[in-house]
Amino acid sequence: MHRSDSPGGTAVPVAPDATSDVAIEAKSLSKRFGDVQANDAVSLSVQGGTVHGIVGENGAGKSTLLKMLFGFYRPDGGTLSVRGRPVTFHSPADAMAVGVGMVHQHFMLVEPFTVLENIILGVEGGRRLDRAMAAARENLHALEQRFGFDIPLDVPVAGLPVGVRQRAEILKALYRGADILILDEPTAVLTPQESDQLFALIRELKGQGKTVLFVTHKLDEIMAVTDRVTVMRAGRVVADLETVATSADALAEAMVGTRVTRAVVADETHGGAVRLSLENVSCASGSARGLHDVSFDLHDHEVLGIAGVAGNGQTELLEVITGLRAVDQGRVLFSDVEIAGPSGGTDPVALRRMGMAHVPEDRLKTGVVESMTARENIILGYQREEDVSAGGTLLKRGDIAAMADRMFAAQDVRPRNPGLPIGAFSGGNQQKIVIARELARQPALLVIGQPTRGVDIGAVTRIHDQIIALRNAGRAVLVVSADLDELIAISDRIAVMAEGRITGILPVNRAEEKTLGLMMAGRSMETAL
Ligand SMILES: Nc1ncnc2c1ncn2[C@@H]1O[C@H](COP(=O)(O)OP(=O)(O)OP(=O)(O)O)[C@@H](O)[C@H]1O
Repeated sequence: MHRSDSPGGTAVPVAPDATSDVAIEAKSLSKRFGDVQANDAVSLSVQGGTVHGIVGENGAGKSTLLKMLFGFYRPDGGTLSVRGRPVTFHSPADAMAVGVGMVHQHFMLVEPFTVLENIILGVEGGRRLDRAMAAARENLHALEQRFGFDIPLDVPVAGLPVGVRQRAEILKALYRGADILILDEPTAVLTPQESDQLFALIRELKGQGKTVLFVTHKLDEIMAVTDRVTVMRAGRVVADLETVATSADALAEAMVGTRVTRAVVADETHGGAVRLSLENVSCASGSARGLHDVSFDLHDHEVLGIAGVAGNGQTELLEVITGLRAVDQGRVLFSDVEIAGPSGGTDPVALRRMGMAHVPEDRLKTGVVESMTARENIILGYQREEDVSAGGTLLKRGDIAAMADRMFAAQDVRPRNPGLPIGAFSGGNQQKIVIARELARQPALLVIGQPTRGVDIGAVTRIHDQIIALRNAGRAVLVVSADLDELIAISDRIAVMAEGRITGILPVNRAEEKTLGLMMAGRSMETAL
């Protein structure tokens, strides 16, 4: 059998019985960045036609391993083989040439181009473009039929939801002949529904002999779709198990070395004075839905969770509250002061001064400046405050360094070196740094989007503990999350959004997942309960 879905690259023979073969094997791979041994003699063997999961704490070395398997990084030592043949990858093109494809955490698609243009980009060969396009379209339709895809090929990528973009990336890898598909935290950016669709596709790929290797922090996902799982800790493989022979609890323990337990529970106090109030707020939002007539109060000593399928107004809600988006109708009050209304609003710097902290949903876009060090990033937005600068101009470098050391210890950021550029930290560790910055000043109101996206279970517990501790200290917290389990774990009340409106607000003891799911689909609270 030969790969038939490769458009032009070298056809690589696939072993007749793919399920009994090792698709990709790493032996003793090592990779060091400065002082950090990101991978230390890592060995991994992935059977053909199986789904293999990789789990581990933030910074354990998972992304580094995947990037070596895909030719993005050259290992310092160790060997790699694909279907039993030794390979040395000098670039991702070498990996693709032997049927290894990868979908990164941050998609690599060119936004103004259509899906079709993105897919053929770089592989058109010497043919005339119109013929290449027509041939590609035919090939893609065949692939779509075979694997049950349904992607609009002629729509610019910029207008597509995240889940569809991800499927476009997978289709692109398949079109380029991938037999072994590597996915780096594929569900981190997906809604629960999109994750289910992805798992259906992964099962389909496996059913047709493809091999899938993926990283996740969600152990339920490992239990649901993988055949085998490898656990990494501090750059090494600490366990390699058949999924049926393990459990989510056992994996959690293997990852962190000790059992993960919650330290902080919400006290019995229910709410205090109104800290934040939205009164009939509406705003338009380009092609997105915007907000329609949104009203609620958030009290001191309360965590209000906002649930909803991504794209139903949650992002606009965060922006309106934090001074990043104008309000067309209605008004927003913070500590009894009007901070947004049709006649204008308070800017984010002034809001910080008033005691509002903001952890944005997309930390890379708006939470950090990648080229700056972690130490510089922890004063971003606060650089004129007295504790970090004299007279708002001269930075107090010694105090900032001490503050950074304290924050790194409190959040267990690894590596423990605030002098590194923020881009040198793994995704989960970047999130810990942003959260440390925003919590450092004990804000009166914390507004936080996707608090634990991409962070490992140890850090999830720590972040949840900190949110509840802030609430127990009498502060108000607004949390937007795509993860219902998370909202149920930390909220006092949960508001559900659908199509830019609030469909209902429930106390957490009445907020069952099924009820929330129905309300997220637009059902009113009365009919959903
Ligand atoms: N380009 C780089 N430069 C410097 N250090 C790096 C670089 N890439 C990774 N590291 C370091 O190597 C270690 C492993 O990082 P890696 O991204 O592989 O972890 P991870 O397990 O994927 O983490 P996460 O779950 O948070 O994404 C970390 O300590 C990280 O700071």
